[in-house]
Amino acid sequence: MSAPWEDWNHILKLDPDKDLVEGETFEDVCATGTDAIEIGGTLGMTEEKMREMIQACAAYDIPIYQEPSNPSVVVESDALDGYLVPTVFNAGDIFWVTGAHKEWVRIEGGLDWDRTTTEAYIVLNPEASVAEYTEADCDLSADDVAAYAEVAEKMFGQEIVYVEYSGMLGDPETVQAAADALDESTLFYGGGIHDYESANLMGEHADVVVVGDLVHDDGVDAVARTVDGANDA
Ligand SMILES: CC(C)=CCC/C(C)=C/CC/C(C)=C/CC/C(C)=C/COP(=O)(O)OP(=O)(O)O
Ligand SMILES: O=P(O)(O)OC[C@@H](O)CO
Ligand SMILES: [Mg+2]
Repeated sequence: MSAPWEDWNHILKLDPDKDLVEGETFEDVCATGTDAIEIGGTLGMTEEKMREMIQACAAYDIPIYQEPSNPSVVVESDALDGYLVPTVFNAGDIFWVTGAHKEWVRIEGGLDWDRTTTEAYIVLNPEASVAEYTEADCDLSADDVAAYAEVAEKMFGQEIVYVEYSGMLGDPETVQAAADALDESTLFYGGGIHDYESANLMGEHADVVVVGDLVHDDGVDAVARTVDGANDA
């Protein structure tokens, strides 16, 4: 059976610490044409904010995944299709590679692995909160990124490799280098997608484009244009 993300072109990532544009609803957000909603962020996460946002999307017919940024914000909810849990391959602190996960397993003592898939992040914008938080080494060439992608797939069996430029539009050649390095894994790209063209460009290189801040800053019509761009790529 194939994994759902193998059929996706576009993910909308909602940040529980940010508001929607005035006048827009979660119903509007879920009707943008995106293939799935991912709920997560780096700063200001709490279990309560996570839970509220999951509940707000629960009524609509769209897959919802939680992307927890640490074990204490993981929400158990039937509204979720599953968990996409980051592991940051270029983190400066091993805690963000396996340490947080070890704590999660230790505390919970019996995770629902059938509902959990890890995302092998390669974090590339040094200005992003996620880069600061994980002390990521963002000074990487396209060859470095490709090599991390290959290690993620072949050595660690990661189903999802995530080239993360959160907050800025990345280098398409670097994204393509990651794509070329993968045989089976699904390549997610996220960062700075803001219109049809940027979504279409990154959709040419990655399997799935992830759109984040745009929904909170510009709203659902802008997101819908990125869905078109990703689907046309
Ligand atoms: C083991 C468990 C359950 C969790 C650990 C998961 C890990 C390793 C998290 C570290 C990386 C991280 C914080 C991922 C969160 C998702 C993400 C990259 C969100 C984007 O964040 P930014 O855009 O940088 O942050 P803000 O939008 O909050 O500024
Ligand atoms: O907010 P943006 O820049 O769209 O980034 C999306 C996503 O990759 C963040 O984790
Ligand atoms: Mg962000």
